[in-house]
Amino acid sequence: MLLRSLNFNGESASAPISEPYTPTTQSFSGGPPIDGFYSPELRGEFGAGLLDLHAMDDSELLSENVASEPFEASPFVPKETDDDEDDIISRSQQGLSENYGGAITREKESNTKESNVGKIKVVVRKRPLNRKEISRKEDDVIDVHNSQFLTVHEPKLKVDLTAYVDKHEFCFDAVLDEAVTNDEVYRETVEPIIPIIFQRTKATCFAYGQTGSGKTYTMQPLPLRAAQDMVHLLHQPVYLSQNFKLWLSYFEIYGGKLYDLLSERRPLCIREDGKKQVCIVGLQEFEVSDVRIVKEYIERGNASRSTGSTGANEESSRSHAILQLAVKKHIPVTETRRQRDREANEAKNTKLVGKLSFIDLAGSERGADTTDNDKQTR
Ligand SMILES: Nc1ncnc2c1ncn2[C@@H]1O[C@H](COP(=O)(O)OP(=O)(O)OP(=O)(O)O)[C@@H](O)[C@H]1O
Repeated sequence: MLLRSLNFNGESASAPISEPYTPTTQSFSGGPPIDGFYSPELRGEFGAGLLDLHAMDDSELLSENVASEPFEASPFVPKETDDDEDDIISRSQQGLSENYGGAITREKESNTKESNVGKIKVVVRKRPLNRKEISRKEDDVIDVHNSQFLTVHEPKLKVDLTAYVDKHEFCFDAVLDEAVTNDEVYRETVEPIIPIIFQRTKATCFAYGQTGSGKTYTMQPLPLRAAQDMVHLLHQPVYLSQNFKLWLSYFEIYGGKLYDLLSERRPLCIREDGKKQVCIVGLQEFEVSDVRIVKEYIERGNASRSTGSTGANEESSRSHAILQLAVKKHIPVTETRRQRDREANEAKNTKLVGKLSFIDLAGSERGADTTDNDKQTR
């Protein structure tokens, strides 16, 4: 899912994000042998902290049939005259509580991986003019027409220096105007996918936009709201009986390096395992059963983030921050087993069910916004 913000200068923040560099799977394909990664020594030290970032054995991307329930049909997809269509749309509008009910009774019956295609939902949020823009008497250049369409009015100059306005119409899965609250953003974007996380699925929510466009403002409240709903779901008998637990981790990618935001910015290593899955070695995960604890962890992680100052944002995120909420199934360990064995086997005794990742990308700025960047920011 992409939450994309526009600013009022008519820039759709489409400039490529140049920094920091994010390592790719390919970057490690020629890396060191993976066997040592699973050696007993390493498992002893890092066992509980091993986390695969992009893949997990028993989960899958939102498949078309699962995702079609919580999300309304995308305007980009040609409409099919399907008898069930009304039914699907009305079901999608019934809200979280019923989604939950459905999710519980409808434990993903299919192990079908037949449509293992990721479904993307693009949501645009318009932010209000900020104080600087108001004081400079800048125009509001975005018109939100309805919940899916907006127009950008781009001021331009002809070659003879006559001013004119170029209009660009855009259509998205959803458009939220400046009056919407963070809670409404949550309901439009993340809420519908919570039940699916409990059905062996992983999903990612990220914000994209230039510096100062409101990514952090939009992203920061989402994990806590999601954790609230996930904790609520964990208490449903069906998941209680299966010993499902919620785990949280939070790290950042800054200058091409990874740091654990919940472990005093301890540097982390990224590796690829024998199954070509990306793993983060040493990342601390914490089991969370209470929303207050989740809040504390998030606040602690936020305080450790790398920020700097740009022309468009005094407190600009300079890193990509990734907060993950993982649902795991715990398999009880027999009490007779020795403590040492128990610790070594901790990773084996939990099985990943699903994972929701929130990514707050570092801002990308126009040339004009880089002029008063401080040294750290650059
Ligand atoms: N929808 C909004 N309503 C009110 N204020 C907003 C909104 N969006 C952003 N802001 C304000 O605009 C400023 C910049 O927002 P924010 O830090 O979230 O931008 P950003 O895109 O994360 O920037 P960077 O990429 O530089 O980190 C903040 O002071 C924030 O409070």
